Amino acid sequence: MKIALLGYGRMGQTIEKIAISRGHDVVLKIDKDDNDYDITLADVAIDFSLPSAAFGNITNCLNNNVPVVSGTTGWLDNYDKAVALCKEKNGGFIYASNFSLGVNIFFELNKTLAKMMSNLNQYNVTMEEIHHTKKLDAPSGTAITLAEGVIDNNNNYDDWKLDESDKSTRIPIVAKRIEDVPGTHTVNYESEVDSINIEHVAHNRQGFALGAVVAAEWLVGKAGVFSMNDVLNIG
Ligand SMILES: NC(=O)C1=CN([C@@H]2O[C@H](COP(=O)(O)OP(=O)(O)OC[C@H]3O[C@@H](n4cnc5c(N)ncnc54)[C@H](OP(=O)(O)O)[C@@H]3O)[C@@H](O)[C@H]2O)C=CC1
Ligand SMILES: O=C(O)C1=N[C@H](C(=O)O)C[C@H](O)C1
Repeated sequence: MKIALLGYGRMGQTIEKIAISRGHDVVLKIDKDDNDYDITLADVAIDFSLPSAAFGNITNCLNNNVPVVSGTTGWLDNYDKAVALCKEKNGGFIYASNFSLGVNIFFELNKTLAKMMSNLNQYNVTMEEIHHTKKLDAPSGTAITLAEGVIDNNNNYDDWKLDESDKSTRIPIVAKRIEDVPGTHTVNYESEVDSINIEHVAHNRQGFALGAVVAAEWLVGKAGVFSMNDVLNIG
């Protein structure tokens, strides 16, 4: 498969190694200053760029009939427009806030726990995410997906908020930035008598990168807007 990497930073470079090890060719490596390139050289594009760049990259792919996998976080105000364009062009598109197998299992565990806690008002949920100091967005896309998983499955919550919550129905998410941490997410249920925590700790970026390449392999030849649950057949 010929792959275009839209964003050749920490993730783009990790994805390149995994893509080559799986027999693919990386035909384009695009960064900020690379404005003039032919995306149709690729069978599929993988976008791990910047919140400000992702929507333009995705639009360019869909307008040129190149299926696109995006892992960039912090651009979701434009997600519905990307979905509409994908449908109009009969293209292929997958966004995931987290492509690792472990986090996608963790997302399902979080939803199940949220359902179990729905009638147990003595527990209050909070979330914490820890990432490296270069991360541009907060809270992380993964923390937002976890919060949405609780909101959709637990009657006690209807929104989330970064830092302190001003309302008992809004899940507080604390975002910490510590040198070199690839990504740690914790969901905590606290009562007067005990605590229940579930946690996912990424040891490096390889799980994210492998998931993105697997998603790209799966997407080629398909039309529609998909999620990692479709790729992994879970959920
Ligand atoms: N969904 C998931 O599983 C994961 C998602 N992420 C997300 O992926 C994104 C990238 O993360 P990471 O690799 O760590 O970030 P980096 O900052 O290391 O890489 C981003 C790259 O994008 C480049 N870039 C800037 N503008 C454009 C543009 N218009 N088109 C293409 N590339 C551009 C930057 O180039 P330059 O340096 O020249 O500006 C940089 O090389 C983030 O949003 C992060 O949250 C990260 C890990 C996993
Ligand atoms: O920026 C990162 O590094 C990561 N971003 C994603 C997010 O915002 O959830 C996924 C992962 O946690 C690493």
